Amino acid sequence: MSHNVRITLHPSFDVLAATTAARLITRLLDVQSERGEASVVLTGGSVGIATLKALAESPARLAVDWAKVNIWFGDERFVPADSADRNAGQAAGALLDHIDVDPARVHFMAASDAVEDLDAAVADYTAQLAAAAQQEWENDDDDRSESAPALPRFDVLLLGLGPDAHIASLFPEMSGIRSRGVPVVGVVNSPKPPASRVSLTLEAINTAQEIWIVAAGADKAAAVGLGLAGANPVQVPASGARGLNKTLWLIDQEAAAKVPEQLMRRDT
Ligand SMILES: O=C1O[C@H](COP(=O)(O)O)[C@@H](O)[C@H](O)[C@H]1O
Repeated sequence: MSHNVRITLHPSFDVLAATTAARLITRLLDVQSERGEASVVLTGGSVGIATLKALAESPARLAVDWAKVNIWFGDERFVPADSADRNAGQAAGALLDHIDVDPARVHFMAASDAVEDLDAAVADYTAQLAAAAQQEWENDDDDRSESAPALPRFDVLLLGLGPDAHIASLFPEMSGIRSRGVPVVGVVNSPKPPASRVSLTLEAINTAQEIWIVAAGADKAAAVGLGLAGANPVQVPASGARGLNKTLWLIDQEAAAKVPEQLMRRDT
């Protein structure tokens, strides 16, 4: 296991969600004190949305200047805007509707009734990312590179984990996990419904400063074990997630059941 990969064990789903929320508040505060603004990439899924709910319920949330937090999504289900399946709607209900975000800094992936087709949703998010990257590059006096990167800075990128080890909407053996040279892909025939989705690619995910993989429950144990053991990312997408500075696996006891003993290290 690489030196910047850490596993942190939690006794239960609820404790995992609460401590991940607290950890996120602290990280956003630290980044804001260094740079003025911070950015986070949200995930859907069970722990991801429970974490946002815990964050909304924490009094400490008020310490963050939410108007200066850039919010992105790692993936989205390509369904109508009012569908309960949308990660965006779930994130709004859990957190975004309860904090003072700047709407211009909240970057949703397009709903299926807002664009012509899946390709248009991919193009739209690619353009949103590029525009933010261009803006950051223009504002950064230290960056002397000749052209802006395709992606803005991601300070923390949250990833849920499927029982099949999928992250975002990158599923084992499908074209999305093999994509190279693009930041966003469309997914059709997703093995987990809904079938059509939009996702950041592994290359885009791995530009994040810190990646936090959150997983709870016995049904995630095999995926966690294989992901940490360094399996091929095409078969085990979670295995390929690596933050530039840090990769945290934030898991509960049940999800940790198949992690080899020598990889465990409690550092909460
Ligand atoms: O469909 C998705 O699933 C994963 C994991 O969800 P979980 O409910 O099994 O925790 C999630 O990370 C992803 O964002 C979502 O679109």
